[in-house]
Amino acid sequence: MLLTIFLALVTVFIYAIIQYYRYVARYPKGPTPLPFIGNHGELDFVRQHVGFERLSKDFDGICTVFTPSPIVHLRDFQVIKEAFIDNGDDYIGRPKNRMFDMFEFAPNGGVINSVGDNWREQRRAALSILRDFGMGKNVQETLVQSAVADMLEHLDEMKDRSNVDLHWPIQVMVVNVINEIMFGFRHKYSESGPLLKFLIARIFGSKLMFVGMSLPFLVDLPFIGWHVQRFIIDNIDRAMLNYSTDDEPSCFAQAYKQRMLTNKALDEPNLYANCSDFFLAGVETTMTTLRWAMMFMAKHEDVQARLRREIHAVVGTNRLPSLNDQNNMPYTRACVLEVQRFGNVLSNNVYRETGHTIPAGTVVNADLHHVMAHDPFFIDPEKFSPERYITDDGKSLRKELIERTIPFSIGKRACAGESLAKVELVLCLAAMVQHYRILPCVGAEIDLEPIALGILKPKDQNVRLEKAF
Ligand code: HEM
Repeated sequence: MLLTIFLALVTVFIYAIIQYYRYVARYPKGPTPLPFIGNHGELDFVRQHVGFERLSKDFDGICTVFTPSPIVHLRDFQVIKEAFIDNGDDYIGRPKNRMFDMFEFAPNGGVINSVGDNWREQRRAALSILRDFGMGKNVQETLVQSAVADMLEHLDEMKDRSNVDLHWPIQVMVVNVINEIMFGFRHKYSESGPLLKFLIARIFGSKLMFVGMSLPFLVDLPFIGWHVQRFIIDNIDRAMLNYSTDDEPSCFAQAYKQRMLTNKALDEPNLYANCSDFFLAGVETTMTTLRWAMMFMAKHEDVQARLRREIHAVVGTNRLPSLNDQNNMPYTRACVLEVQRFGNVLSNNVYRETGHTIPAGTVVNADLHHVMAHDPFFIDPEKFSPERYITDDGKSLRKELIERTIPFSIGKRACAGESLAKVELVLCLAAMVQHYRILPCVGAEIDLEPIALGILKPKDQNVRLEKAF
């Protein structure tokens, strides 16, 4: 009897194993997973891009990692392009991740995590409103310049600049840009209390986020997303104070409210979800990239000196750099590209969900880290070298490298704030280097090893600022 039970169990076990590897065979090849746990034992939960890199190294172009559910990694630029651009419509889904529900005000609401018709409608409406407010154009250039000017004024007022934490001034600058666009007002450095209480940085920078992803029921705990939602609600309430839809809107929230009168797809929960999405997506990424920029400048004083020579020659010191100046500043543009390539803040992109070529519903990830850190077009990719982008005549940028520098991802679902972020990055970096020499504190060395938790961030470390003119 015991023998029969044992043989039956062994048979069921062998059958289950065969079924499991049949299921595995439906996906593109990758490191062999173990039943039930997949490749879990070999993942690196903190430095995810390092774990994926190690697991995928023997598989060119495309590879599946089981976590334990399958994630198909697109690792080669041409493969990503073929999927996200040539077959764009097959890759516009997003897998459901309950952790992100805490930022949403409606099921399938907003832009980042929504899918289907609502995603299309919300993205179209949001981008159209942002274009009306000059996204990527001169109106926003003026706004960014003035937020940068506030930041410089704040730094200028410091009595001692030998040990400065740039994290906070950069955060206020970046928050002020997006805050003014979304809600029509900005924070003063001296009165930034609500920002201090706002927990995005802590949520994105904390292991709690990853605990939440693994244990999604935590999202239902009332206090988890409350701070984020409260912050957005308070800001929208302030934007709507005394606003009537007969008035000309002066910010995103008011414009969205006005469009709700004529577009049925726009409603109150999606207004909140959109404001939450654009605020969250726009702050942490841009701020972290600028923090990396400051660290790279402090570490590579030769790069910084060359950058300053170009800025002082083209812009001088009496006004702030503008977007038009870029035409005459190839090295500045090269520095921004190299900061984004090397900093690689969203190394794992935001996961997509596929339609056909791979089984429907599979999670797909464009491995931005692999392209920007290992594509053979980047010679000596582990070196921080803006020079790589400059053509031999020193005047223009190398198109084939720009094409492969994809921190915003590509295709129909690529970053919706790319043009704004680019304005912020170039104007803030150029203005900082124009005004200050950014140096390590006396006796300290800049440590470029990232803290990797979803977003690759630099370690908190202070710098010494010296006036540059
Ligand atoms: C340096 C700064 C930034 C980086 C590196 C970045 C990167 C990204 C990436 C990689 C994605 C995922 C794209 C995909 O699914 O393939 C994304 C999505 C998105 N980003 Fe950004 N982003 C930045 C700044 C911004 C800013 C300033 C805003 C808002 C004004 C913004 C708004 C969004 C939105 C709304 C989405 C979701 C798009 C969708 O699902 O349709 N981002 N971003």
